[in-house]
Amino acid sequence: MLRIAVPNKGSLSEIASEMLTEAGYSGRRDSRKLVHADVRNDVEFFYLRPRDIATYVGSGALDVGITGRDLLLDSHSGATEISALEFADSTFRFASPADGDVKELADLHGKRVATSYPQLVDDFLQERGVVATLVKLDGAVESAVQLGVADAVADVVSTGATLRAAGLEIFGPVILESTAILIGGPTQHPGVDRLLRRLRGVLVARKYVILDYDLPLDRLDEASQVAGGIESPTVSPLKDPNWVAVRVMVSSDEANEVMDKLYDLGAKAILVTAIHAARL
Ligand SMILES: Nc1ncnc2c1ncn2[C@@H]1O[C@H](COP(=O)(O)OP(=O)(O)OP(=O)(O)O)[C@@H](O)[C@H]1O
Ligand SMILES: O=P(O)(O)OC[C@H]1O[C@H](OP(=O)(O)OP(=O)(O)O)[C@H](O)[C@@H]1O
Ligand SMILES: [Mg+2]
Repeated sequence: MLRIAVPNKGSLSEIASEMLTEAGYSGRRDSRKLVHADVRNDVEFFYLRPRDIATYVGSGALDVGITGRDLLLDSHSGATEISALEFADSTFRFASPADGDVKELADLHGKRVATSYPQLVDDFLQERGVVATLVKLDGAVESAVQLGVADAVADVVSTGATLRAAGLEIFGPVILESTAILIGGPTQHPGVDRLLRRLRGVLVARKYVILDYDLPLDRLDEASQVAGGIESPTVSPLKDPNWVAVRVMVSSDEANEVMDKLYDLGAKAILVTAIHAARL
């Protein structure tokens, strides 16, 4: 049985559980349950704090887990990234008061930096030869400067709204581009490939739609230039020999633009359908 660590709280938990459901796994029904076996799919889910997941996977106690890249690097657990999962994107940045004297990385020399990710920040500063004092906080790090326990912070930034509300401004280089990831441990369980294929299927299903349309046969080459599909478009005959029916996968972001172009080429009855699951 493949043993999978899933975040039980925070920014990752809801989407991670949704992805697993879309990938065909059964999840826990009671949010107080910490373990759930999906016997049919031969997997067992362990609902854990996002910060602890790399520790369990790195030690080999669990086979794989869903966590954040920032949490993995901060853990020094020996777990490794298997694949990005394309949600919970953020950057990890330094920030300081807009009107203060800490404006660039070198200004951090001898200063206090508050963070919930001390290992990640320490590694970054050491590599660049900056000696600062790290102040470890559990969360709400943005308040540390105002409350006088630090001169700057290093934290997760998504929209930047939390920083702005605390009167802070980003400075210095990007510490890390983070995202939700699947991580693995010292030995690769044979069931990991199937899990990964299913999760990638969910990502494809979210990213693409199916376009169906009717087209005059003599415009087929031009239409294939507009939307070529994964391999090549599926083309079926219509009763009228001058027309064909075409089916193609396109990126959902581009669907409307592609529909406009196909319409201009003379396509009719252009339909968009969502994909529920996929294996490419
Ligand atoms: N606002 C956000 N946007 C995108 N990703 C985020 C955001 N906040 C946190 N994350 C990411 O989510 C992961 C877990 O962080 P999260 O804040 O959910 O955990 P936590 O701080 O331990 O929990 P909590 O905030 O509930 O106490 C990290 O990888 C982090 O980068
Ligand atoms: O750039 P923003 O869109 O404002 O998001 C970033 C904020 O989100 C997270 O906070 P969270 O809600 O997890 O609280 P925490 O700081 O207590 O972990 C993170 O720690 C930042 O504070
Ligand atoms: Mg948080």
